Amino acid sequence: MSCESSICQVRATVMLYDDSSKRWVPSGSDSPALSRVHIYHNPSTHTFRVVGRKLQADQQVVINCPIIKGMKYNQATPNFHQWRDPKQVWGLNFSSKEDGATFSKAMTYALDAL
Ligand SMILES: CC(=O)N[C@@H](Cc1ccccc1Cl)C(=O)N1CCC[C@]12C=C[C@@H]1CC[C@@H](C(=O)N3CC[C@@H]4C=C[C@H]5[C@H](C)C[C@@H](C(=O)O)N5C(=O)[C@H]43)N1C2=O
Repeated sequence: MSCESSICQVRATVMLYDDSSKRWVPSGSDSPALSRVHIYHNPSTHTFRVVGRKLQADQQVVINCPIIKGMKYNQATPNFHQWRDPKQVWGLNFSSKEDGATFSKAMTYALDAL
């Protein structure tokens, strides 16, 4: 993580949409646990990515997703935002509406800066 800086950190359960079962499943090991989710900015490569780690002891990385120029960020509800990457659909179930607002402000900033 050379010279990357965090432009926001929120708490959310990171979800992935399972097309076959048509259900949202928590990313990482099965228990849908809260994670600390950051948006990191790398000024040298002028890139941004979403990185999330479980709050519990193992700090498992549950999302490490580049923010792609032109990506559509959908605020389905105040607490549940989502976006597509080439392979899958990510969903963040925020622990509060405020965290959702914080994250969407930083995501919008990143998308505007790309
Ligand atoms: C064109 C396009 O890609 N469109 C995407 C959305 C999008 C638009 C534009 C840019 C990018 C993206 Cl990604 C889309 O529509 N997609 C992406 C895959 C799934 C879905 C398709 C259909 C269903 C229908 C309903 C909704 C859904 O899933 N919603 C609604 C809120 C609600 C909130 C929380 C979660 C909760 C964690 C568990 C569960 C629960 O509440 O039990 N749940 C939900 O049910 C959650 N869908 C979708 O989001």
